[in-house]
This record gives sequence, structure tokens and C-alpha cells, in this order.
Amino acid sequence: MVSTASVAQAGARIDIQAVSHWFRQQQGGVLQVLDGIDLQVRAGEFVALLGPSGCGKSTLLRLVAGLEPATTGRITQDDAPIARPDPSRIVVFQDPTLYPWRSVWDNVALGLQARGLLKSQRARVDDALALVGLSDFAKSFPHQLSGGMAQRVALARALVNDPQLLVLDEPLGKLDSLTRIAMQSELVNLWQRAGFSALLVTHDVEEALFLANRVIVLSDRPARITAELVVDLPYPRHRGHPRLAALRHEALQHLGLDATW
Ligand SMILES: Nc1ncnc2c1ncn2[C@@H]1O[C@H](COP(=O)(O)OP(=O)(O)OP(=O)(O)O)[C@@H](O)[C@H]1O
Repeated sequence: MVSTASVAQAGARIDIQAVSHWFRQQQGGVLQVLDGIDLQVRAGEFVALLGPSGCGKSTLLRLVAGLEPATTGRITQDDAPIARPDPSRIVVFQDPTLYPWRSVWDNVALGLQARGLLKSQRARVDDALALVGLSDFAKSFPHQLSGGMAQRVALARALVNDPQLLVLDEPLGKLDSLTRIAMQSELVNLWQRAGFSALLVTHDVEEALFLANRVIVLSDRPARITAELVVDLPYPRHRGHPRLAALRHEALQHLGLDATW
């Protein structure tokens, strides 16, 4: 149950074991996108994935979300194979994709409505809106919101399902840099209060290091894990912490980039 007063719960444990993935190409042949990925997201952990464009990050998220099966290997949630989408795992994309004709409240209510739970659990919508600080905008419509507010609605729409895992595919990617920084802090707050596990794809090295317990660096396609950075700093983090600067340097090196500028 989502509640502003809730104590953090454990979140799901995700085990990705020897996962490789190929796509059939329209012109014939196959394209290998993932190569032997072994990764565990511990219960309540925040893990970020960094890697070159097109290496296979979103594909890995889609497999974990259960949107498609891995070609080979095994992905489990608390030891149960992931075979299809499930409300315990919610994906938040870069684009909030709100229904323009529905109010903020009605957009957040969608998941509960689809599952026939809305009548008995209307308070969860209010709780989720309170968690993202949008209680006063419940009756507003998407065109009346800023980009940051729209993405907060998308997060509330995810949280109303009380997810065990949030799958975050560049959720802050379209926001201006100041809103993005503010939303990163909000995301940490939400994660600490709601207690889900999180798997994030981002192109932003600082964002990954600010948010995650561990940052996984992937190679060019087909993606392999080339490095794991443990961000051994408590939350909330200070963006100017020298340890973050050192880890940023390390991450850029693993990505094959020169950190001098
Ligand atoms: N359904 C599909 N059918 C065929 N090829 C696909 C499909 N989905 C993705 N691909 C290809 O798989 C590769 C990896 O795509 P993916 O979106 O996972 O990369 P990414 O690392 O998330 O990229 P970016 O960082 O640019 O968002 C790309 O070459 C892409 O064209």
C-alpha cells in the first residue's frame, strides 16, 4: 500500500543469469544485442546502467520488465521466472505519455482502474499524488503541467501500483537540466520512502552516480558488463563530494571517454 507514512519495504530481488539476446532483422540475419549478462538487483537496491548509445540498455530493461523473453538465459524476480508484464514491475519511460483528456487524478488512477481495484482503493491515488507533491494538481489536465510535473504524474501512476521494482528508462531525459537535478533528488526521496528496487538506464554519468547504489557499465553492442562501480556514499548525497568526482572519472574511463575538459 502506497502511503506517505509508509516505512520502506524490501522491494524485489532480480536475478539476471547468463542473458543473451538477438533480434531478427528485416533484411534477414540476426543482430546480437546482449552477450552473457549476469547481474543481480538486490531487494531495495538502486542499480543504474550506463553504456554507449544503441548497446542494448533498453532491451535489457524490456526483458526484465517481462515485455519480451530473453533469447537465452534466465531472469527471475524473487526466484520466480519473469515471463510477462506484471503490476509488481512498472516501467517509467522518458515520455510521460499521459492521456490529455483525463485529469491528473484520473491518469494516476489508470492502473488501479484497469485491475478493477479503483472503487475500493481510491485513497491510493491520493497517497501517490501526495508522494510526488502534486495533491493540489489532482484536478488539473496534462496541458496545464510543466514537463517536470508531467513526469511526476508518470511516477505517481507507477507508484499507485505499489511496485516491487521500478524500471526506469531515461525517465528524466527530456527535462531541462535544473528540473532534472531537482527531480533526481525527488526520485531518491521516493525510493527511500516507498522502498522499491530500481533499475535505471541513463546517459548521464552524474545522474547514475547521484542516484544508484551501484553503476553497471556496459560495452558496445552486443552489451557485456565491463565494470561495476559501487557508490559507497550515504543518501542524501552531496553533489560536490570528492568521491563522486573520482567515480565519475572512473566511469568515463570505462566508457572510453577522456575526463579532461
Ligand atoms: N524490436 C527490435 N527489433 C530489431 N532490432 C531492435 C529492436 N529493438 C532494438 N533493436 C536494436 O537493438 C539495438 C539495441 O537497442 P536498445 O534500444 O536496447 O539500445 P540502447 O542502449 O537503449 O540505446 P540508446 O542508448 O540509444 O537508447 C539497436 O541496434 C536497435 O536498433
